[in-house]
Amino acid sequence: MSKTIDMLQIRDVSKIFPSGTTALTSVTADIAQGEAVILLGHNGSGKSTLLRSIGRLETVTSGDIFIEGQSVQRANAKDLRKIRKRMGFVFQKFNLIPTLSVFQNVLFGALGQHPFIVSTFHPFANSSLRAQAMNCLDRVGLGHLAASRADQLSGGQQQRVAIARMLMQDPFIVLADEPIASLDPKAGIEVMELLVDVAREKNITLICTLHQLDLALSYGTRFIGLKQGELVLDEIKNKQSVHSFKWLYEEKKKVVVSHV
Ligand SMILES: Nc1ncnc2c1ncn2[C@@H]1O[C@H](COP(=O)(O)OP(=O)(O)OP(=O)(O)O)[C@@H](O)[C@H]1O
Repeated sequence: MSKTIDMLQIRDVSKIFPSGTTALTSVTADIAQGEAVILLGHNGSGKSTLLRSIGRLETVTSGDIFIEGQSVQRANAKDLRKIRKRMGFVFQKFNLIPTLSVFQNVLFGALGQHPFIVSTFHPFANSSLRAQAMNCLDRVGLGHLAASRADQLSGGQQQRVAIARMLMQDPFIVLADEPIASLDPKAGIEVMELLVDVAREKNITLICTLHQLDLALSYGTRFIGLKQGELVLDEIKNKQSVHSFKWLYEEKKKVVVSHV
C-alpha cells in the first residue's frame, strides 16, 4: 500500500548565515495537512529561520523543504509564485497598509490569485471578490469596521484583519511568526484562538512560533522544539501525557523525538 506524502517535509535542513552563524543543523520533520505545529525554543534557537525557510524567505545551506512533494527551496520563480499563492503569512507586526481601509487591506489578500482584478474599481472586484472579502472580515468579527482606516484599529484588531487577509488567499499552509508578540495577554489569546479555529475549519496546516508555553500547549496539536538550531523535541499532543517543555528552556539538552 502506498503511503500518502505528508503535506510538508523538512529534510535535513541546515542554515549557516554569511556571518558564519549556524541557525539550523540537520532539521528533519514530516508534517501532515491540518496539523497545528507550534515551534518552541529559546531566543536565537532557529525558530524564525526554520519558518522563513519553509516560505523561502530564507534559502537553506543544505537539505530541502517540500510542500505537497514539490521543493520549495529549489522551485523556480514561476513554481514559487504558485506555491506562495496558497501560503499565508501572519507576522508579529501585522504588515497592513496603514492608510488603506480595513476592507481594502483584506481585498489585497487576493492579489496572488487575481493580480489584475484586485483593484477595488474593477467590476469583478466589485462583486465576487468584494463579497469574499466581506465574508473573511465577518469571520474574524470585524465586518463593522470594514470602512475604517487600518491604522485606527487596536493591535488585536489589526492582527484579525491580517488573518482575514490571509483567509482571502484560501491558503493550505499558514506560517505565523510570533503572531501575538505585540499584543496584550487578552488580545493574544483571542488572536491565537481565532488563528487555530480558522485553520481547523479549513484544514489548513499551521506552523506557528510562540514564546508562551501555556498557550502553545492549549492551541498546538504538535510541538517542535529547537535548541541551538537542532531539533530536540517533536511530540504530537496526546491527552494521556502531561506535557511540560520547560526543560527546553533550560541549559541541559534532552532529546525527545517521539513522532516519526
Ligand atoms: N539574517 C541573519 N543574519 C545572520 N544571523 C542571523 C540572521 N537571522 C538570524 N540569525 C541568527 O540565527 C540564529 C537563529 O535566529 P532565529 O531568529 O531563527 O531564532 P529564533 O528562535 O526565531 O529567535 P527569537 O525567538 O528571538 O525570534 C540566531 O543566532 C540569530 O542571531
